[in-house]
Amino acid sequence: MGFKEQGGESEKGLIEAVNEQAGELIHLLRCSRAPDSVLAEATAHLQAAMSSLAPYLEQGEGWSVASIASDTPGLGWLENDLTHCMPYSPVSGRRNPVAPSIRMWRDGGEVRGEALFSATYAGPPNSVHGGVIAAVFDELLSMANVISGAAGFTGTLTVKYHRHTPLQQPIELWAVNDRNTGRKQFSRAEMRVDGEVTASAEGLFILPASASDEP
Ligand SMILES: CC(C)(COP(=O)(O)OP(=O)(O)OC[C@H]1O[C@@H](n2cnc3c(N)ncnc32)[C@H](O)[C@@H]1OP(=O)(O)O)[C@@H](O)C(=O)NCCC(=O)NCCSC(=O)Cc1ccccc1
Repeated sequence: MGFKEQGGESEKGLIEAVNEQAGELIHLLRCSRAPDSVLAEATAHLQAAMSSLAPYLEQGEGWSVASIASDTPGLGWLENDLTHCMPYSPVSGRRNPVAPSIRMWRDGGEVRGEALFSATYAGPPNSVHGGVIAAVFDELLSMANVISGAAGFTGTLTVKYHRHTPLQQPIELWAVNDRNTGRKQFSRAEMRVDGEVTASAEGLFILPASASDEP
C-alpha cells in the first residue's frame, strides 16, 4: 500500500458537508421522540432526498466499495489528518454518515486522536457500545501501522475493557506500532478519559503475501 504524504488542509467539499448533515440526521432519529405527524413529514423529506441521490448510486467495483479512497491520488494521508486516506470508512470516514466524530493525527512515531460518541453509539447506560470501541481500535491500530509504512489485514484484535467509556465526553486516542516481524505487524492502542485508560487493545496485523492482496 503506497501511502504518501500530502501538504495543506484537506478540502471539506459538499460531499463531506452533506455527510455531516446526514450524521446529525441519524443522531436526531436515534434520540428524538417526535409525534407521528412530524415523523411523516420527515419521511417525505427523506424520500425526496433519496430520489435525488438514487440515480447517482455507483455499483460494482469502484470507490464506493472500499473505505480507502481510490479517488484520492496516491492514497494520500495527512500528518494532521490520518483519516484522510479512508474517507468512506464506517469508523472515521467523513464521507460516511454512520461514522462517529473521530480525528487522528501523527505525533512522531505514534498516533493520537480524539473521539466524541453521541448516543447513537450507546451500549450500556451512558457508555459507548463495546463493539464500537473494538471497531475504533481496529482503525486506530491500522493507522499506527500506516504511519510505520504499510498496513496489513487485521489478524487478531484483543480488546480489554477497563471501565466504561463515556458518551458525550472527549475520548483521547493513542496508538503505536511496536514492531514489524516479517509480514506481521504488532500494535497497541488505548482510549483514555482525563488521562485514565478506559479500554486498551493489541492487534496482530498480517501484511499480504502479494501486493495484489493489499487491504
Ligand atoms: C491475510 C490473513 C490475515 C492471513 O492469511 P495469510 O496471509 O494466508 O497468512 P498465512 O497463513 O500465510 O500466515 C502468515 C503468518 O501469520 C500468522 N497468522 C495468519 N493468520 C493469523 C491471524 N488471524 N492471527 C494471528 N496470526 C495469524 C500465521 O500463523 C503465520 O505465522 P508464521 O509465519 O507461521 O509465524 C487472512 O487470514 C485473511 O485475509 N483474513 C481476513 C482478514 C480480515 O478480513 N480482517 C478484517 C479486515 S482488515 C481491517 O479491518 C483493517 C483495516 C481497516 C481499514 C482499512 C484497511 C485495513
